[in-house]
Amino acid sequence: MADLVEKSKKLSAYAAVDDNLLPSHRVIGIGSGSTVVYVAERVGQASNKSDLVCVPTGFQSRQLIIDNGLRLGSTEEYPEIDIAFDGADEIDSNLGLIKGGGACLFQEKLVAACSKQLVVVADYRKDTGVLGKGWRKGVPIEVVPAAYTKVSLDLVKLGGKPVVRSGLPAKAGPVVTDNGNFIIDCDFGEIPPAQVAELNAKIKALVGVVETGLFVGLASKAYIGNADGTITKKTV
Ligand SMILES: O=C[C@H](O)[C@H](O)[C@H](O)COP(=O)(O)O
Repeated sequence: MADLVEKSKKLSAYAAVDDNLLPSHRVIGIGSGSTVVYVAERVGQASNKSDLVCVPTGFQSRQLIIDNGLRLGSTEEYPEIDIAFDGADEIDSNLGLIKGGGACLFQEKLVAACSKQLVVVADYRKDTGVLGKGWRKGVPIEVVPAAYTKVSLDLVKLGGKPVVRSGLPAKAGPVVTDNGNFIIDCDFGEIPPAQVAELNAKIKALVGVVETGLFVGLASKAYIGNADGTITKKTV
């Protein structure tokens, strides 16, 4: 099972890069997580890799870019990115996403918003069609530390069940993001695809919320690696 999942991740990542990285592309967004490891590997094999600048979505992603001999850039230098590749915790039928299982959602959304297109890479477990169906840990929400109790109360009023993400066993106390903030995981049950944008807007409007792990209207394609070695390609 673990081997099948790993193979599916690599399959989706390699196919996504092979199909979508064009010779004209110069600035590439490289996302976070275990699937994107294979994206960075494949981009690092490109014959024109010295012409590329890669913009990371966090500390892990930055290391992947360096480890694969690619040139690092930033959103400050490159606010217009040709294409970004990133993983997802869950994918719905509109290519709405839950992201942030690895606490990287803010910089991921920033890179996605800077990119002309976002291509999602994922194994077959993520493609459930409805957010909250397979990913039962809740929607990750990045909050300013001083606001976490206030935002938690607000999220209950929105119908959610918020839990501040713990750093245990590696760290006593909450997880601290690459931006120095906390993550609240908020369970809203299953979120119908047509209601994702509205829920995202309501959470985003709360004072203290930096960004949400609901990605709506950002992904243009998804490459799902299947257990049988095939790939499902989805577009909106
Ligand atoms: O914060 C983490 C990111 O949103 C990841 O892209 C997401 O958790 C998917 O990661 P993986 O490819 O390891 O399942």
